Amino acid sequence: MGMANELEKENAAIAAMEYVEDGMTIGLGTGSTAKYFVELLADEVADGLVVRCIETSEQTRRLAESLGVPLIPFEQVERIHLTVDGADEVDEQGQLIKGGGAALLREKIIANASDHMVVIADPSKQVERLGVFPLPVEVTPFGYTITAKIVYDVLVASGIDKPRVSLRRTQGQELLVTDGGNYILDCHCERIPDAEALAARLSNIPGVVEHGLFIGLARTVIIGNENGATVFEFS
Ligand SMILES: O=C(CO)[C@H](O)[C@H](O)COP(=O)(O)O
Repeated sequence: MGMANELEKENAAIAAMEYVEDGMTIGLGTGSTAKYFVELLADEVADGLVVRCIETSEQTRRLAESLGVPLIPFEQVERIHLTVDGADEVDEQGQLIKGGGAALLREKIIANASDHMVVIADPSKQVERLGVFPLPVEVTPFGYTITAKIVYDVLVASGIDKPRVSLRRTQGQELLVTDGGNYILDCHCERIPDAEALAARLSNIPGVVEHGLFIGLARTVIIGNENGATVFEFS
């Protein structure tokens, strides 16, 4: 990841600030691109902008707290006007793969509960078809080996050629445990023929808590470049 890439991420976040209005409740995404947005928001808060935010991960909670961005407990949120988050892959229909940072469950709950989800990304995230980035599937620890086998069968039944399902580990090789206390299966697909159909099938498996396919959730996708950003709107 060079400097150019960082500039592209930052420019996407700058463009997302256009959607922020005084008085909003805002969902804060997770990851290195979303971090730029939280930092920009913090600058505006310091200058008097009034917003209330809800974080999609413990990592983002710590970041927001350290920068003085006001957070409110999710239980107190009645409406989320805007959520700005990154993505691991974005296709031409605005369908996403998310969860590279293991925060997909809270990210999806918050994106789904938001009036407007804005995705910010650099051009390396744009794909014609989803699937090169391994699809994260969050599963309950109980029965995860059986769930992994069923996930594999569902991938094959969904037209994925020779998928590989691996249990995510930390850099120290321990099993990764999500903020929700679950495990992540990374599904190496290479090519997902029908993301919407696969999403529905994965959601039907007992033991699957959530998966990283975000279908029909992103209304705006902002791709940063070195000079600015390109905005794509989806209905
Ligand atoms: O889905 C995510 C975390 O679960 C992130 O949005 C995704 O991994 C992109 O991260 P980055 O902006 O660092 O590339």
